[in-house]
Amino acid sequence: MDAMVENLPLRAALVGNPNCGKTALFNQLTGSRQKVANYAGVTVERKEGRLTTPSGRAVRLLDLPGAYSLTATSPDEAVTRDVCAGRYRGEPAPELLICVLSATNLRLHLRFALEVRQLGRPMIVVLNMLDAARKQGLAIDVPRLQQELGVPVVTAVAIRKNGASDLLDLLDHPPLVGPAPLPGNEDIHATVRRLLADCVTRPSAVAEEVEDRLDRWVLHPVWGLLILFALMFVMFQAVFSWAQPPMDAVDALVTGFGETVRHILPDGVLQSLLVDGVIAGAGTVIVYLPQILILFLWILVLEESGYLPRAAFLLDRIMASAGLSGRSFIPLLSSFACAVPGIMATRTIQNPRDRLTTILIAPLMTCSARLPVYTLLIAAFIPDRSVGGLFNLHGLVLFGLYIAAILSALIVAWVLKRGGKATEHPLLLELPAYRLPNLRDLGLGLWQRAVIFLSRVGTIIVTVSVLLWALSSFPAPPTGATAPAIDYSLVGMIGHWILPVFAPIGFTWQICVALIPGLAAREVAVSALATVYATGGSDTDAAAQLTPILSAQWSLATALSLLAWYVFAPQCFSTLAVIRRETGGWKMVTVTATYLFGLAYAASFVTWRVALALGGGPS
Ligand SMILES: Nc1nc2c(ncn2[C@@H]2O[C@H](COP(=O)(O)OP(=O)(O)OP(=O)(O)O)[C@@H](O)[C@H]2O)c(=O)[nH]1
Ligand SMILES: [Mg+2]
Repeated sequence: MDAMVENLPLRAALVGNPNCGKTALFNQLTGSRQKVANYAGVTVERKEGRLTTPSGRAVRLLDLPGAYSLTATSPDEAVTRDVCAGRYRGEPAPELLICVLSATNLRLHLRFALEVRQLGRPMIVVLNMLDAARKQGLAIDVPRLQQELGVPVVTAVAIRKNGASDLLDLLDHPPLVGPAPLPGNEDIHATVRRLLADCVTRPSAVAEEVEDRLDRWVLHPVWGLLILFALMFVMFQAVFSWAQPPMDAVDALVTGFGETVRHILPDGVLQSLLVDGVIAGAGTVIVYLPQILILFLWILVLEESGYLPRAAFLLDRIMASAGLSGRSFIPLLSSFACAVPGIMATRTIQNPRDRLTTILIAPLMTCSARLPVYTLLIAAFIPDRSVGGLFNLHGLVLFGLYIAAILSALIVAWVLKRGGKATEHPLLLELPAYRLPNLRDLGLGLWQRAVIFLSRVGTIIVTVSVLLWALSSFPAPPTGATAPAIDYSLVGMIGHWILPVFAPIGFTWQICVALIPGLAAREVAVSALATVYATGGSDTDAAAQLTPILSAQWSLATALSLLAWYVFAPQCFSTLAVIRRETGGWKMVTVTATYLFGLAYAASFVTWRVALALGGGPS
């Protein structure tokens, strides 16, 4: 082979059914950290990485969304279909197709491999999840399979260190031509049956029995829903009770740090910038890290255990009453972390109308950035007591806020779908094997979330805090002024200027100010309040004292109204941007922003009025 060709990287692509471990393999081979989880449809876009084989050959590897067939039509599967066929824009056809199969599910996955084989392109087959197959007692005759398929076959355990070494070796000498068509004119199903009979021995079905017994409970129409409800309920209790000790610790740290800085630096602009701007702003948000991590721990465990598609299956009937199918469940659940990946996950939904409805209601799922706002207000206004000696009231209120959001989403979906006729289709979902989450993966997942959160604090939140600090410190009050200095500042002016819009729903001018930077990231509202109150000249150190300040200055009705606002919280630029990208236009962006704003305003108005009538107004 001439040297030029040797130097060009080999272009290879990972293809296969959903959930067979393509991304796990991709991460292992390229050292990337793409998302891996135990349900179908985790990867929805193509991702590229690089690797070098043992003999030094460069490979450009593509990770693709899983597909059930090369003729499928959901937006994520279309990417895979087009890349394989060399029809993807700006992407020449891969020189090598690496077809990944789960050894535990060959009946389904071999069918896809045969479909890929019919393309006649150079390909290899990776039998992944060999560990799980062994545990099930499956014995696979790999040489025989290789011979009958007529393409190289290697085994792998993508989640184990060096679990893909055979594949790496094979990439040193990949096949350069495609396989010849199989002899005879069997259809694909017959070929699969023959291959299974020739190459696979399955002794007993013991492992499956345990799963089946578990599924009889988990998928039961009544018990299953109760289990789901209990899981969610305990999650919100945990977000409060488990997080309290670490939150107190971080809180003490931030307060101590603020005080130290205040004492070290002389009174003046620099001291105020650091203490009232940076520490008050970023510090108040950092405190919520433990809660966010606990929320993600639950989500990660649910994702890895294989429970999610079962919950989707369970909720299919309920979601159907709102005009959605269980397929929308996973995108909606992801939106509890953040609406951006949630909206991207809707690419797995085939029906365009269902997909659009799901995109429109995804921002209603309470994203993790709202958690700091909820927690702050709950801690400031809801008494911390236990209910029935078992649950804490804080967790209960939080649960209620999430439920309110979910119910509103179902109602909105119902309204949106009323125009179109119900899409009748049975939900066909693959139920993955139950799996105990791997501790290392959980740790890694949490670490990634922590990095994302802290870098948001370090960038957006610090910037906004400093900006707000500047706007609220200047211009200085005129001599002889009697009101607090902040009233004369730019922030004071802006706040009072917007106030007429939000006064009817009980907001103060400080809240109005906090809503604007909240557009960039919702949790900024918390740091913005801290900065505004800190520079507003409260006597105490506002860095970590926001809770008592709010409970002293706001009425209960105002707090409840703001909570109601945040259930709908129309403001988040990144969500609107991803809606634009996924729907290809501004129309849906406008629709989403308008309807969310309308709902938020209406909900706050009603909450404020009812709370006033019940005596929750200013005393
Ligand atoms: N036991 C075992 N589990 C594996 C192996 N490879 C992957 N997994 C697990 O299988 C699940 C699916 O892995 P992914 O890499 O996300 O699968 P994928 O093929 O990329 O899935 P999609 O992106 O949805 O198409 C995850 O829970 C992995 O941890 C393996 O070799 N053995
Ligand atoms: Mg994947």
